[in-house]
Amino acid sequence: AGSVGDGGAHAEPPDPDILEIDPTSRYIRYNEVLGKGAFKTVYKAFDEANGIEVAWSQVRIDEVLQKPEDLERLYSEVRLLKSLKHSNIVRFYNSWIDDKKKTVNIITELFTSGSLRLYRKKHKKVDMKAVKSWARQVLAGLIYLHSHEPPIIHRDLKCDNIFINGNQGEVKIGDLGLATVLEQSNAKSVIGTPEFMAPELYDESYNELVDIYSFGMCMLEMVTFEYPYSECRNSAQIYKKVSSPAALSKVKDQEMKLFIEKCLVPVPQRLSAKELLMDPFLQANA
Ligand SMILES: COc1ccc(OC)c2[nH]c(=O)c(CCNC(=O)c3ccccc3I)cc12
Repeated sequence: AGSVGDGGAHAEPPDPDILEIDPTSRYIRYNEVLGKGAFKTVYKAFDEANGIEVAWSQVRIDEVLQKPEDLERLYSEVRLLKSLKHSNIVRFYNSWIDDKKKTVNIITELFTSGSLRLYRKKHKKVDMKAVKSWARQVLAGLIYLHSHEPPIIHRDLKCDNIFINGNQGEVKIGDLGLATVLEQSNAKSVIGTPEFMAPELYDESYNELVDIYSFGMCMLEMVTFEYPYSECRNSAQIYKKVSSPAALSKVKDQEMKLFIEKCLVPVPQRLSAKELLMDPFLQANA
């Protein structure tokens, strides 16, 4: 390192087109583990080029990506993720494969308050006003992803990978592309988390509306504090009950319950992120 940055007053994010030659010399990873996900360990790190603190996620890839086209697909995925810029999408700065440790390293925007699930556990009581604000922000992020050509489908939206900036209350969708990265490296693993997965994801013919179903399950968890389908023990039981989780009966606010149900209906009736954002339930502030 030792190189003096551009000295500009603002921290300009790195040029998305330059695939870093050796990104490791640019980022300094601290040993402090911020948190762990199913396949990832997240550390705090420092980007010497921009002088900003970032999140460094290490994702284990069981087998090295076999075929060169897997690698090519991964790099084109990284280029796409780097180009995503929206206030409700976690910024993706850089990513590279560490062949020795068989890990994919991902540098992204840092959230020290962690995921919405952690935050919700910490702040048990919030007004419906706050929950509505979170819902509006997640939908804004989904509108941005789904309005790409072709639509960018998250496929694994859940409260673990929605992040919140505690002091501003900004909510952003994270873990983007992780599903694709994992799909490439652990070909056998079916994408997604059963408790949040839309039924049509199982039969492979699906569209971006799978994210709306998952969004509904996220809202359900936000208001009931229950991990969805907690009454089930395996994904087969979940699949049988999908679209009518027991927790729905625990939603006290009838308007919220109706709103959530709009997200869980079969695809032909399911609303888009844009239509949901215009729903009177979210237009009203109270
Ligand atoms: C389990 O994950 C955590 C636990 C605790 C955290 O902070 C206390 C985290 N903070 C973060 O900024 C992050 C963000 C990590 N970045 C991502 O998830 C991400 C975003 C976009 C694209 C790809 C990814 I791997 C995670 C985190």
